[in-house]
Amino acid sequence: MSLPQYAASARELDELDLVASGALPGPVRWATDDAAVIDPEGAPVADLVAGRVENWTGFVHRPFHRLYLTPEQARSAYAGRTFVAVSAPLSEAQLRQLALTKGAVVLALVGTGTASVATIRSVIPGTPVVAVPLPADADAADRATVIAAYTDDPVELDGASAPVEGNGGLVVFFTGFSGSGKSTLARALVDQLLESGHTVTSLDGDIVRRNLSAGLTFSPEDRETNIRRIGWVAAEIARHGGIAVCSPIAPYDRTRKAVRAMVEEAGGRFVLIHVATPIEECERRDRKGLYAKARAGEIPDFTGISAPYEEPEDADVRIDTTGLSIEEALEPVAEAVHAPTASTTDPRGPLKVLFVCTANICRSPFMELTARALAPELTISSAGTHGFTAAPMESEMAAVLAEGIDPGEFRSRPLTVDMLAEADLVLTAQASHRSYILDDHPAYFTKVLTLGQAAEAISRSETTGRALVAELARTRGASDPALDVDDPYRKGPVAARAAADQISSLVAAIVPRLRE
Ligand SMILES: Nc1ncnc2c1ncn2[C@@H]1O[C@H](COP(=O)(O)OS(=O)(=O)O)[C@@H](OP(=O)(O)O)[C@H]1O
Ligand SMILES: Nc1ncnc2c1ncn2[C@@H]1O[C@H](COP(=O)(O)OP(=O)(O)O)[C@@H](O)[C@H]1O
Repeated sequence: MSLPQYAASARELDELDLVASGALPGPVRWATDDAAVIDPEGAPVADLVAGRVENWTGFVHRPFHRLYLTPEQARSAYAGRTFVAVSAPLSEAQLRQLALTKGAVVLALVGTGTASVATIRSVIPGTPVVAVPLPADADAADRATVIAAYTDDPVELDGASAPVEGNGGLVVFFTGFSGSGKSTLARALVDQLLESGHTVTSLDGDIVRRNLSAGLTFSPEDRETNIRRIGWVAAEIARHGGIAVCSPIAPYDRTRKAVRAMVEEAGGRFVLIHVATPIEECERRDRKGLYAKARAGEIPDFTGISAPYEEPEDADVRIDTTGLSIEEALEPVAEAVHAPTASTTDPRGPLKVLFVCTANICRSPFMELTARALAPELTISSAGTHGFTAAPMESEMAAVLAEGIDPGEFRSRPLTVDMLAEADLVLTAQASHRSYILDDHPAYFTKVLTLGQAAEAISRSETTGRALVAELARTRGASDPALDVDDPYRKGPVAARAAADQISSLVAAIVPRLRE
């Protein structure tokens, strides 16, 4: 007899995986009846019989899949090593503790509800990671049981973990009555964003209903479906660092909150704009003649007349457009939207160049200081993908530098999304640093190049200054790891000298050309 199908949630699948791997003893607690469990795509993953997992297929797709080991596999692969349990991205202080832990293997507890990818990526390159799908809301007893399955002698790091950064994605969501001004303001905002160099997807209420939601009615259920579809698309756009501007009526608080949750879960920023033009003014405008029809009973369930609108209490901006020009109404909206993630690059100010390596103590400070000596009028800075805060320059690189330039008060810093947003040009030591940045912030792909890639492209160009930066954005070739500046950290004075010479000649080929 075939078992009834059960579509498990992500959290339930995590528990199934933990029980199947032997990390938790079982039985599977959420299994009340025997079932054939399917994943969100509808593929069978296991049979549950009396809470026991049978015919477990295992996961095939997930980021860092190769790092997910059973306790038995991990114990045999890393016998005698020290397992350090972590469940959130590591702060710098924690990275330093990790660096001092001999033979460390990171046991990353990264199930549903955790910043799983960010956590694994935060680990110092070169340190092995074993990933375990323990959900964020697992209780302390389960956490202890899972860790004990992997190691008899776990180590935990002190201090708070690093804050989880957004990914540059943005969803601006206008809500309000028909005729309140949502589409008008959304269109004006989209134009403004396009003019400042962004790409934008517009999800206007009427347009969505003609395409994505064709055939849906204005019943509460269909409105909910409509808004969830918009939210799903917007969240996917945000997940990839893009911008979506949505302008449906979205009358229900619960559905708007669900959209916010989807967007934020995808790492995007959600800005809610309540276009709070009163119904009397909307009806007076009656741009499409719909209010007259609704009053005449020709359109049933019309929002504000015969269907409800729940006012948001969580709006970032509330704007009544009555008596305002479009420009005036747009002002507070633009202010909220252009807050931290939008590019703040000022085309009139000095060109801003950011150099990036791993810890910001060897290569990128050397780039920063040699570049500044060549072009003091540019705004030049540096940071590390895993940069320490306020560490001095590494002594061997500093010694080579000191032959010509004083490393002086240089102090390291970790790379942030604001630094990326502000820079006109980001030059990395290695192709891997470039990928690291672009995996999280793909929208910046035109301005992030490796030093070697930039030098190559510049050698083929004739322009200078901002025109050159614009040309690099259009014509840069692929980043070739063969052009990387390798890490000289702890490799002795010969490696430091080689890295310094390579950087000096690349910087000399690039930086004078960035001057106007
Ligand atoms: N019954 C009823 N109630 C409200 N609105 C109605 C209705 N019937 C048609 N229209 C037209 O549809 C537009 C609203 O669609 P939305 O997708 O934004 O609505 S919802 O968010 O799903 O509630 C809305 O467009 P906007 O004026 O741009 O808001 C109306 O033109
Ligand atoms: N300050 C303002 N902001 C937005 N729209 C305004 C403003 N003042 C007047 N209007 C007018 O109000 C109407 C709003 O219609 P629309 O943008 O389609 O609303 P919605 O998308 O909310 O249905 C338009 O005719 C627009 O020109």
